[in-house]
Amino acid sequence: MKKKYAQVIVDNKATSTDKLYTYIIKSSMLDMLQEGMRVLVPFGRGNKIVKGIVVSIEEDYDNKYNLKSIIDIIDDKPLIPKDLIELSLWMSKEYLSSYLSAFQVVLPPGNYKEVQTIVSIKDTFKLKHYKLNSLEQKIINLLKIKGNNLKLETIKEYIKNSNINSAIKALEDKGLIETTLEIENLVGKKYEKYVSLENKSISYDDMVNIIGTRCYKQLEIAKYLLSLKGEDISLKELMKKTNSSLSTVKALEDKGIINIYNKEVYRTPIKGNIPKYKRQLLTPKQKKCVDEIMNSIKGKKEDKKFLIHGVTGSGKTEIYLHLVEEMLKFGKESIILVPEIALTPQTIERFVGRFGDNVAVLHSKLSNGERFDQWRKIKEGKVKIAVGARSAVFAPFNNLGLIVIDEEHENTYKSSMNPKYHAIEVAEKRCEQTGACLILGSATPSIESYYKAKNGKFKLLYLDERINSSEMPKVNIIDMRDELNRGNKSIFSKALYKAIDKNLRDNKQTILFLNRRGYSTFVSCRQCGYVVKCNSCDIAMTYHMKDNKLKCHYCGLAINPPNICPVCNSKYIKYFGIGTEKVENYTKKMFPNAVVKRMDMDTTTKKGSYESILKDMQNKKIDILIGTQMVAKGLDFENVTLVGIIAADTSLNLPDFRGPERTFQLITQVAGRAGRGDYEGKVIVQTYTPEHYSIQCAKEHDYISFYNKEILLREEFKYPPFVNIISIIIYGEDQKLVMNRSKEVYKHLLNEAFDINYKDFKKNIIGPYPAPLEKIKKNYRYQILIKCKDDELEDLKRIVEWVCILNKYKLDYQGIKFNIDINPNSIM
Ligand SMILES: Nc1ncnc2c1ncn2[C@@H]1O[C@H](COP(=O)(O)OP(=O)(O)OP(=O)(O)O)[C@@H](O)[C@H]1O
Ligand SMILES: [Zn+2]
Ligand SMILES: [Zn+2]
Repeated sequence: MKKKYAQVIVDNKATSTDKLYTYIIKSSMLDMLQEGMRVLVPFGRGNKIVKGIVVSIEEDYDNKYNLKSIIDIIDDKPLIPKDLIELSLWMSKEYLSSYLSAFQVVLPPGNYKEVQTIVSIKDTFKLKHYKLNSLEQKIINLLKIKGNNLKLETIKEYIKNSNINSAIKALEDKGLIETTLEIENLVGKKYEKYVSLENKSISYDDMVNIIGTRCYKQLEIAKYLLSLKGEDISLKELMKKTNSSLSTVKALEDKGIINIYNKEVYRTPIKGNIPKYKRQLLTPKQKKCVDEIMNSIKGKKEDKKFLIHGVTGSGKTEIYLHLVEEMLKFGKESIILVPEIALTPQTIERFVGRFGDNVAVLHSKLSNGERFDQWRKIKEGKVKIAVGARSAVFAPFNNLGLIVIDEEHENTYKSSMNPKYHAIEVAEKRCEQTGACLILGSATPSIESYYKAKNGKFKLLYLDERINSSEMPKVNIIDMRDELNRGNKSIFSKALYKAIDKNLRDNKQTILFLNRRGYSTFVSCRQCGYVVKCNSCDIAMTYHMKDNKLKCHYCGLAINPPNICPVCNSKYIKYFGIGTEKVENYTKKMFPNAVVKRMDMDTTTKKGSYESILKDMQNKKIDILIGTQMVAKGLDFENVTLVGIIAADTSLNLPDFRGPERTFQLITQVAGRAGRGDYEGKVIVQTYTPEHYSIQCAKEHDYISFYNKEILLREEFKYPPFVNIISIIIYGEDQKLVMNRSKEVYKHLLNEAFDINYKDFKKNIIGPYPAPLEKIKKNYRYQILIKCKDDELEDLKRIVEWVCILNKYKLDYQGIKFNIDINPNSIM
């Protein structure tokens, strides 16, 4: 037989070994081995046996000299489908990450090295009627003797035969056994006793013959089981439903009518009962949107990428739900991405409330056991819908039809860990590979996505009205400088105070938004100007009143607030700036009869606390809800008629080119929480820069004008989408070393860029300079930014890889590290 070769990623962390290794596939393995399976291979000089993943199988290989062979195949089925293998290979190139970290995100959660295939007998009845060959019979016997649910590894230990894998596959194809995945060391699977009919096609008369006419109770149970039409039922439920005792059920087992077995129950991250979410009849505008998308899907057109720009409350979620339903009709699977599960419980509830058991939920707060179970449900085809945060884009479906990215403008879609991927880009790639349809949705699309839509890369669909044509809320801008001049130094402008007061009297709910948690945002000496900063981060520390501590929001360090200035010994220590905690205290003081609750990272650390606040909000037990971004997203409460934005400028003043965009998005999104029901909504925005276009456009709910202004500035100052940015942060504990190495890196980048004739390289390779966040967690940070056009990006990435990662110039990188990000969220 012809020889074949496998490219393998071996499990070895050293960066010097981060490449694909080629192994010979022995002829006995040729039939079995597939891409995505794990194998055992000899590695290194000592031929240590290590695990690896096969990423491709080649007919031929140029350099056959000295190749080693694969020792054994671990899995009976691929751990990941082929398109995900390709996707990881693409990611490692696209985002300059190692193979290992690129694969980490597509492999099963937890430690993929410990994934085990578990083999169990599926159908004892059928088994009696099959002629098995001797190897198959041996396996079945072993399962019977050693107990069901055996590790494939264990079977291989007992029965030494190189054809085990194919025998297992043959038994599975016949429907006699079943294999599932499990992670060793993880809290074990949960089992429950289940009951099935021995012979699923048995008739009632046959049953009576076996059971005997006088065993009424047993007959009743038998009848009930027949009514389930072949479906199994948990023992507990059966006893409850038929009001019978364990001994009666056991009697049926003894007579060979039923089979009592252990069934795995999946750990579920969805707590409590989620109410059914009723299917809505689409409005004409929603229907037009769904039709257009479905037509293009059926038409097998190339352009299956859409951007739905729909104002807040226009019913985008219902459109997603209908599209998922259409997919189910075709037997296709859907992935729904949401910014952060914990922040968008209403969206999850709607999907689970509509599709129930057909939904897997994936997010970062799951326990390892829960996460693995959700992953396995997807992998084993038990569900057709996955809802989750960023990483759910890698859900291992085999027949993907749709990826939806809700609130596509959110920055949580970009990973800050390796591989530093953007979920939109990955989703685009995955849709191209699988032919699935991509839907992005937002009331405030990111400038990049809207630009792509305008240039025909996405098809733009527009929903300009709220459901039931309820009005967009009226937005009032309050100039806080005027308030100061009039002698009002408090947190609330006069207008906001009055509006809250009126809203309380009208029995309506209010949301107050401020994008900063804590009490005071910095603490300073009035005598000498000293500001208390974190020792490790060189960033002003925030005062938290509840535990009377100064905290660093970057590294979490907490210290006692000083009584006297450590520099000049003066006693005049003053607390400046406002955070949500202060707003809460102040609001309680001003409106002592109102029920005031705060929702931010500090009040929602306990499990379930977030949900309980939302529930109280839903049940109108809260009058005023104060919060950070957490109150800005996706919340849909009909009784909220007033939204107050305490300080709209906080995001505007950041040294980052996305400042105006973030400001516009935040105001529009928070404002969108008001007046979603039958009552008119009102929004009050407090600001020191009322004339700024991002605030003015948000006031008019005018995304288009905002986009038109912003896109001109992006072009003028060379920012995305007109250029790509490669950010290189060089960091380490020794400031001087970091500075010097940065200069060397910069010099080599320049030389390389010159060699490839990169235009304007001196102007477009910027730095090195201290990063805007100069010191974080004891590390000094220097930054180099590279700006380049789309068609230059590949070349420049290779240069960066050459100089920084592969270190082809053999610079001394001891004591420094790199953080390389292609098109980062922010350049701080
Ligand atoms: N066709 C429909 N008929 C009746 N009610 C609907 C319909 N579609 C949506 N709704 C309701 O309208 C409200 C707003 O819809 P939804 O929350 O989906 O809007 P959205 O566009 O996702 O808003 P946002 O961008 O602010 O999150 C919800 O309460 C939803 O149940
Ligand atoms: Zn001082
Ligand atoms: Zn710190």
